[in-house]
Amino acid sequence: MAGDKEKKRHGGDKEKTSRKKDRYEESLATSPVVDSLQPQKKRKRESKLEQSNRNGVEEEWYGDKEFEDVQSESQASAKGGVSRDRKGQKSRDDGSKGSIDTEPPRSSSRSDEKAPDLRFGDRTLKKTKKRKNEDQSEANGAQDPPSKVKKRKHEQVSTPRDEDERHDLKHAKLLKKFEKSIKAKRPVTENVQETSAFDTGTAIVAQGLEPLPQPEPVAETSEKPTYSTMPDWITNPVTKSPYDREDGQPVKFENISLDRTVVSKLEKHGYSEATPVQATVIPLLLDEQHRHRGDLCVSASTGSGKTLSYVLPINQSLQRESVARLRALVIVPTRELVKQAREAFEACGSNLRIGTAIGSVVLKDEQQKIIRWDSVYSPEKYNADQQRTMSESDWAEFDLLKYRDEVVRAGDLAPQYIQVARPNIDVLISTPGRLVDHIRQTEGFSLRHLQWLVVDEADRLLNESFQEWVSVLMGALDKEKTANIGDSVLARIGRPIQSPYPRKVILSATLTNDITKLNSLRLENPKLVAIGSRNMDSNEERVKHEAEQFVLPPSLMEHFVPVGDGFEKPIYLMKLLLMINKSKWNSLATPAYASVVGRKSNEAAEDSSSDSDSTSSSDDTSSSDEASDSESDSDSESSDASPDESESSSDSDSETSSIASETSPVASASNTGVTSVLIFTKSTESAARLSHLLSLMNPSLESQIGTIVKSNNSSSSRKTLKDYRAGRISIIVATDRASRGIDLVGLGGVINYDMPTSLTTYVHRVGRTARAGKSGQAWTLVEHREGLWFQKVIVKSENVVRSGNGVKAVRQEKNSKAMVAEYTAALEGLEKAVKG
Ligand SMILES: Nc1ncnc2c1ncn2[C@@H]1O[C@H](COP(=O)(O)OP(=O)(O)OP(=O)(O)O)[C@@H](O)[C@H]1O
Repeated sequence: MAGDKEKKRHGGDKEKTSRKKDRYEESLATSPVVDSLQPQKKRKRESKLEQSNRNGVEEEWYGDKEFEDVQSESQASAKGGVSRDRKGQKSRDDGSKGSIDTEPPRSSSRSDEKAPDLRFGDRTLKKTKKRKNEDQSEANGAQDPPSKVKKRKHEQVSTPRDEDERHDLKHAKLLKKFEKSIKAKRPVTENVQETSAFDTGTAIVAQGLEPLPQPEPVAETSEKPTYSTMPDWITNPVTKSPYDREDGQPVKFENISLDRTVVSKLEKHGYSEATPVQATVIPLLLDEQHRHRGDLCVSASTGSGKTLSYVLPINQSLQRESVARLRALVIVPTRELVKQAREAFEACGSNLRIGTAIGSVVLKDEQQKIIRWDSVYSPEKYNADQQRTMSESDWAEFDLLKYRDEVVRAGDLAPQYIQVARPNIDVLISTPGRLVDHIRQTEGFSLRHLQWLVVDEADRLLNESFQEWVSVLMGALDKEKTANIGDSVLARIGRPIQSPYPRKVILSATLTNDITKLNSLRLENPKLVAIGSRNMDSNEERVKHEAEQFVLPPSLMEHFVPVGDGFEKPIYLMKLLLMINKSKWNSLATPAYASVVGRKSNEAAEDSSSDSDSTSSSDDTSSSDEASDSESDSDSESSDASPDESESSSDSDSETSSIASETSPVASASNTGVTSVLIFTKSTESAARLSHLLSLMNPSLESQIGTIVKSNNSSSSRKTLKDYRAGRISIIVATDRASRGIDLVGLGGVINYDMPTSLTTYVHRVGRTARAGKSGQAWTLVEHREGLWFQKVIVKSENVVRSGNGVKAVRQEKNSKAMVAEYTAALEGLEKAVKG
């Protein structure tokens, strides 16, 4: 009886709890707020629900707050809660063993397998569903196995069956709804839950992480600008072909406004016709009729005669006056070019007083040469000087030597006369750094009377700071301009007067079109003369070729020599030297190189027989294929593939292919009589090492080799140039110091032993040959890793205007064992020499 009562009470509690739970589930399933805004709370509720199901014990249900409170309370203290849980757990475990069968049959779990995996928070719902299914099974008691029915009968004693059925039916509907809504959200929640579980083990429902709707991607326009961003004077240059002279006839100097005396002087030097750049520029600077009233920028290939194109107009426009005034300033980057420009003035019989300023000379010595001290009658200044007392700052700057010089000069002065320092030259040719020294430190150095300002190799000078020469020079010119205005009589009577800036002539074979740099020279009404550049008549052309254009001399032949990985580059160089001039250096060939020069020696014969494969292709005409033809294969090779590699992938042993005999460029080089070469290396150290190494590899070459490098002692470079001009040496190893402007008359070939670092450098290096219309050849040794760059930047560049020859490949025989042995011995010798 008491048991029945207990059962009844228990059954009533259960029923009450079950109803509460149903209500809660209903609200949970249908509430979008719970669904979307309170995922954490929802999860807690669900896990609570799950836990209660797992325990098999009907817990009292609370509101959210209450639930949390109770949970924390129970966690903090309630041991009973724990024991109740444990008890509940035990009872479920037992149930699974079959002793108390409160669980639905395992088949329901199989149906769960088929059901979508809701995981984490969703799993709670599955469990809840299971629970409901159990209830449902109970409701359909007839279908249950008898044992279970029996068991349930025992449970149903205290639960009104029809009421349970009603609830179960209701729950089933709600759960179905809820499950639907969960399914709809699954793709997002699943992903996020996976990540969350990985990170923290806690289920997090993604909110607001759905990708935002994106606008349709805007199709990329392939439109190109239809207008040039360059100023009109750059895009509309005066162009003239370097090949076609006016009416096909050469332009005579006498026809371009030059004085007869100058013309005859030039003729004496062998210059009877003007080069295209001279024929264009001289009238623009000199001729009253064609003269351009403004500044001139000149872009013309190396060796085209740019120097005379400014020297002749300056020389003719500045007549020698009784008193020298600095009226022309020529700025060039190196002392060698200072010397060359001076020689050009002398060549045209100039009687102007020419001064030079280069860094290697002591400043004071230079000052004495370019500055003179005049005695000027000036009683006011004389008296002021007499009464002047030395201030503190005067003492701080006091220079005893300067004072001594002043006293010596003053000894000759008549009373009321003072000394005034003035430039004693008409033309100054200077390097930029030394010019800055004179502007800052040389007393009496004045640009007041300057009429011409020439900047040769302008791109180099504008690219490098050289003691901020541009701003110092422009500042000095500004100062003189203001001083002129202040002094002028017109200014004193209130009439504005513009003192003109000097006329500027800016030249280079690789003239920049960087307008900011050019503007730093404050060009006035500039005009560009671009000799040999592509004609840019149409706007389209102008836009297309907005970048600088460098024109290579039309008489230049370019080659490249593949040298594999570069480890044996000196051997390739030695072979090249021997090959390009059979008459000059071949007699000096060591036995190791006998096969190269066509001499037979036992050793060489031995070598060549062992290399018979390599020589078998000696008349392979493809050896002079244009590099440009080979590009198609380059992509299939590694990105560092050299032009040689890309040329013929089947001929992978390119090093073994031999030089073509009569038809090879090398053979033709010997026919054109290349008797002297300039070899470029990347640094002073490399140049010194290479020249030494060549001498060690072949001692008879030693007397033929000189160097031009940057060093504190300029005498070695001077000696090299002197020896070259005297015909004592024929091989010059140099750094890029020699790449700009140097005019080595009769130089037949240039070898880029080390790859130039830019197209500009390449243009200037190879431009040391093929000058003034003479033929010349250039060879570039190309390592595997440099191949692609060489091809892209040098061979295929759109910025280069070539006469159409292209760059041709020169293949060499495989380096023989004897060559390698000789080279190894030379290397050892070099090492000993370096170590001392
Ligand atoms: N009219 C001419 N006829 C024959 N030779 C000339 C003439 N003008 C100049 N030359 C010679 O041409 C060579 C190259 O001249 P120049 O040095 O002026 O060239 P460049 O254009 O300044 O070259 P780079 O850009 O390399 O400095 C010099 O040897 C010079 O003597």
